[in-house]
Amino acid sequence: MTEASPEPVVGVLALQGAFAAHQERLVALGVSAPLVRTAEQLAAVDALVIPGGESTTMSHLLTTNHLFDDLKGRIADGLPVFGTCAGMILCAAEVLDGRPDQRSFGRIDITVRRNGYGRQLASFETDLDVDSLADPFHAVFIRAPFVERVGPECEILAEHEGVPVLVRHETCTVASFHPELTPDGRLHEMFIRSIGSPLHE
Ligand SMILES: NC(=O)CC[C@H](N)C(=O)O
Repeated sequence: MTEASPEPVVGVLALQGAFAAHQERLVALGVSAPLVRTAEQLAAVDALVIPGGESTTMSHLLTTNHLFDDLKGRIADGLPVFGTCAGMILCAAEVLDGRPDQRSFGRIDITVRRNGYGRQLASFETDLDVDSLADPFHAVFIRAPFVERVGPECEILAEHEGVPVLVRHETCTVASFHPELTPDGRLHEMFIRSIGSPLHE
């Protein structure tokens, strides 16, 4: 972020999954939201959304596209990230029921269980009360990760039936649902504000 351009460039990791809808939400908020598929594109962003999709596939593609180490390094250096569903799994410190070769960035101190809501609840929708939002947020869960543990430094911003589903630590926010699949941009806006952008102000 420079003085001349106060609004951040929020990239969307676009190797696989629901990246296009994230880009739409961000563009609707007036931020530049380029798709990120290469190290050069990654170098040009101030923050990154890691979308939902399939975390095993994304982990594999990050490795074969030679992006995993660069992205891990940028995240370790403080790159703000918003990880949704598979993106939450990629940000988590500990992943249960993952594939043995699956890798994650360990950015946020949570333990998640892949597909942890079970077969009957493979997909569901619910209205969530979210910290600092006046009205509920309609959330779509699709083979969602189940948050089994949240470290003491994390803020729990929303829960579903007592289980955290939206968690933040510093400039890393993770959701076990898909905020991009509804036309409501409030969680993208919350992420952008959390990284210190004035956004529309
Ligand atoms: N909708 C999603 O992103 C599902 C995540 C998927 N179950 C995984 O393990 O990666």
